[in-house]
Amino acid sequence: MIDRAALIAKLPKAELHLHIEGSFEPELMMQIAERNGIQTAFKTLEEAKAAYAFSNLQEFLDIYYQGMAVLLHKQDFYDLTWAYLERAAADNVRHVEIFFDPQAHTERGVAFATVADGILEALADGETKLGITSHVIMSFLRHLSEEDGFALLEESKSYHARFIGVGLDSSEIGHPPSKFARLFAKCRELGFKLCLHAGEEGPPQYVQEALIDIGADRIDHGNRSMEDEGLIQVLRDTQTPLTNCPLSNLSLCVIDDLKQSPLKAQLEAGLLVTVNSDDPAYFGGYVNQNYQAIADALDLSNDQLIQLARNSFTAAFMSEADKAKHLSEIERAMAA
Ligand SMILES: Nc1ncnc2[nH]cnc12
Ligand SMILES: [Zn+2]
Repeated sequence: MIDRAALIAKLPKAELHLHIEGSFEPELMMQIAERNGIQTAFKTLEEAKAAYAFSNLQEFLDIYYQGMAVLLHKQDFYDLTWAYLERAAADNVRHVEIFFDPQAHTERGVAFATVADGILEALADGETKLGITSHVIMSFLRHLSEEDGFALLEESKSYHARFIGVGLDSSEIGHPPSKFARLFAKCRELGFKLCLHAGEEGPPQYVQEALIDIGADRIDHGNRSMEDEGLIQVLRDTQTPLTNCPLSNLSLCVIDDLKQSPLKAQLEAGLLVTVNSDDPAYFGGYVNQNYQAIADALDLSNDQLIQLARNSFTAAFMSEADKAKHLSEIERAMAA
C-alpha cells in the first residue's frame, strides 16, 4: 500500500483558500523591504518567526497587515505571487483560487492597479510556465464599513472581468455577514461568485447569514457550522463547499489540537469539504503539509485523502469539462 506522504505528493489538487499576502515568507519580506528602503518590524528572520505565535485571529491579523506594508510596486506583488506559485507547483497543485486584500494596500497609498497587475501577471506566467490555472477573488475587509466595500467595488470596476468572485475576510467577531448584505447583493448582480469567511471564530449564526441570507457559493472555514444540525443539513443538501484550513485553525487557536478538527466529521457527513493553507507563511505549512498533518491527526484513510483531492476540483469555480479533466487526472495518478 502506498504510504501517506507519497500519496499526498502524488495527488493533483486545487487550492481554494489562500490569501496571497499570507504566503509572504519572511525571507522575501526582508528582501523586498531592503530594495524598497523600508525597515521591517522584525530585524531578523528568527525574530519574525518567533513573533508568529498567535492566540487568536486578531493577533495574527495585526502582524499580517504589518508584514504586507513593505509591498509597494507591481514587481513586489509579482514576486510575492510567483513565489507562492512555485511552492504550489512543488505540492502538485494544478489550480488555485487566490484571495487578495486590496483595501489593505490602497489605504496605504498603493494604487489598486499596482496590486492587481502584479498579481495577475504572475498568475498568467503561472499558467504558461508551471501549468497552474487560476482565479482571483477580491476580498472585502470586514472590519471596514460596507460603504468602504462599495468604494472598492467602484474603484476596481475596470478589473471586474478578471476576478471570478469576491470574498469577506479579516476580523470576524462583531462583523457579521449581514453587515455587508447590500454589498454582496450587488456583487451577485454583477456576476461574482460569493465566498465568505464564516464560522472561523464567529458563531453558527454568521454561517447562517452567509449561507442562507446572502447565498454564499462557498463558505471559508465554516468550522462552527458543525454546532448546528440545520446548517449541516443545508450544507449537505446544497453541496456548498467548505474550505477547511487545518494548520490555520491550530495556529489561531480555533482548535487546541488537530484532533479537534471537524474535517473528518464533515467528510463523513457528506459535506463538500476541502483542505487549504490559508496563510502558509504564517501557519507553518503549504497545502501538502496541511493534508499530511490532518491525515495524521485524524487517521484519514487513503480513500478519504483521494476524496479530499477530488473535492478540491469539484468545489472550484471551473467548468464541468475542466473538473472532469482534473478528476480523471487523479484517477490516472492513482493507477500509475
Ligand atoms: N484566517 C483568516 N481569517 C480571516 N481573515 C483573514 N485574512 C487572512 N487570513 C485570514
Ligand atoms: Zn482565510
